[in-house]
Amino acid sequence: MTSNSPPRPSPDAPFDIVGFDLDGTLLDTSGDLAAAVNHALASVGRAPLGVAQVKPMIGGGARRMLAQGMAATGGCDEATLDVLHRRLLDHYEAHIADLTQPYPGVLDALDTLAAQGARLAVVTNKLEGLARKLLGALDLTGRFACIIGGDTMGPGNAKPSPKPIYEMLARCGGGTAAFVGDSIFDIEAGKAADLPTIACSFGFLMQPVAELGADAVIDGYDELIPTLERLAR
Ligand SMILES: O=C(O)COP(=O)(O)O
Ligand SMILES: [Mg+2]
Repeated sequence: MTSNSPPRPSPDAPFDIVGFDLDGTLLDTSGDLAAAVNHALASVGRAPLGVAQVKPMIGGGARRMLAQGMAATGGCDEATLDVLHRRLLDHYEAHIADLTQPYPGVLDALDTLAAQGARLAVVTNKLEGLARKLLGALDLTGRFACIIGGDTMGPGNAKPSPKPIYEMLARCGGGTAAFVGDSIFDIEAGKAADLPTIACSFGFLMQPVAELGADAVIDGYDELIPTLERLAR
């Protein structure tokens, strides 16, 4: 091993690399994302959506979320969607961590995995710049060996493509890995990259968690490490 090789895990780490989705998995971003959707909707005279209505629209990027919000309130053409998407992103960037918090137990679980020697990564469908800004605002950036966004691998290469997952494995220096997420895109991307997958029942869930096809489901972060240990056996 050369002096600039990545740190090797201690024998305690269930996987060398643990990858996480961001929205609905590490962070409850639903309040700030719903506010950004509603800002865009209000600008064209649409009624606001409740946070519970917006949650299942999250996970495939902001444009898809907004398209669903517009569809739910009367429809939208592509040119209007382009304008409103920019408006949504500007509002979101200005209010990126007003309401957003890590889910209970996230920090303890990340601390434990890091102390065991695992390398931690974020693979989100958020634009990479916004993911970095949000993680920075919450003082979480330093916990992750890499942060990969929906635009990092270029157009058409966001989750459910396995490409951002392969990129995570490469940037983390390779090794055994598992992926944790809350949407079908996370589970499909993880499976396509041949990783064990864990679904978060507390996430934004586009469909019932049991239908995601994950290898395991956690109901809270106290279950993460025992679940990783079970999957690693
Ligand atoms: O849809 C988004 O903008 C991001 O969602 P993700 O972090 O759950 O991939
Ligand atoms: Mg998500």
